[in-house]
Amino acid sequence: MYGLVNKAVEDLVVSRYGEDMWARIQEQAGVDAVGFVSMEAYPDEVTYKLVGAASEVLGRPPAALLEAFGEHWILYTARQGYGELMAMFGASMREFLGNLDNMHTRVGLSFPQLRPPSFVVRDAGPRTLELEYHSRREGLAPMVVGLLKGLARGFSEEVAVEHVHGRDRDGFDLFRVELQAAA
Ligand SMILES: O=C(O)CCCCN(CCc1ccccc1OCc1ccc(-c2ccc(Oc3ccccc3)cc2)cc1)Cc1ccc(C(=O)O)cc1
Repeated sequence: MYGLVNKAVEDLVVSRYGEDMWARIQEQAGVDAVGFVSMEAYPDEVTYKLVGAASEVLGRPPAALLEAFGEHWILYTARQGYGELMAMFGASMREFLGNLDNMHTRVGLSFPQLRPPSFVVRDAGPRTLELEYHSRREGLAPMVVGLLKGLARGFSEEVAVEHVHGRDRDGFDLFRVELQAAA
C-alpha cells in the first residue's frame, strides 16, 4: 500500500491516543520508526502489522480499528488534498460509489503501484444500494464499512451499512447501504 495509508493510520492513532502510543505501536509492529513517505509503496504486511499492533496495544479488536480507519481515511485524504479529486467523481454517495473504479484508475495513472479494489454498485430499492467489494487483499471488509460511513458523512447523508456476506461465498464481499433521509 502507498505510504499515504500508513500515514493515515498514524494520523488516526496520534490524534486519538497521542505520539507515545504511536511509538509503542510502531515498536510492537516491528516497523522502524522512520516516518512513512506518502508516495512510496510499502509491502501490505507493514499496514497489517500496524493494525495488528494497534489492536494489541490499544486493546481493541482489529475490525473496530479497521472500521475507524476507513472512516478516518475519507477525512484524512480530503485534508491531504484529495477532497477536490473525490468531489470530481460524485456529488452524492450513489454517484461517487458508481465512479469509484474510475477514480482509482485516475489515481493509478499518477501512482502506478496502486493496486486498488474494485466496487460494483447497484440500486436495490428507492433508498437502498448494494455494493460488491472485490479485492486481492484479505480482511479489510470492516474498513469498507468505515469508508462507507465516512463517505456518507462527507455527503451529509445518513446511512446504515450491512455486511451481507463475505468473499467465501461468491469471491467478493457484499454490502447493503440504506440511505436515510438526507440530513
Ligand atoms: O485494497 C483494498 O481492498 C482496500 C483499500 C482501502 C483503501 N482504498 C480506499 C478506497 C476508497 C473507498 C471508498 C471511498 C474512498 C476511497 O478512497 C479514495 C481514495 C483512493 C486512493 C487515494 C490515493 C491517493 C494517492 C495515493 O498515493 C500517493 C499519495 C501521496 C503522494 C503520492 C502518491 C494512494 C491512494 C486517495 C483517496 C484506497 C487505496 C489506497 C491505497 C491503495 C494501494 O496502495 O494499492 C489502494 C487503494
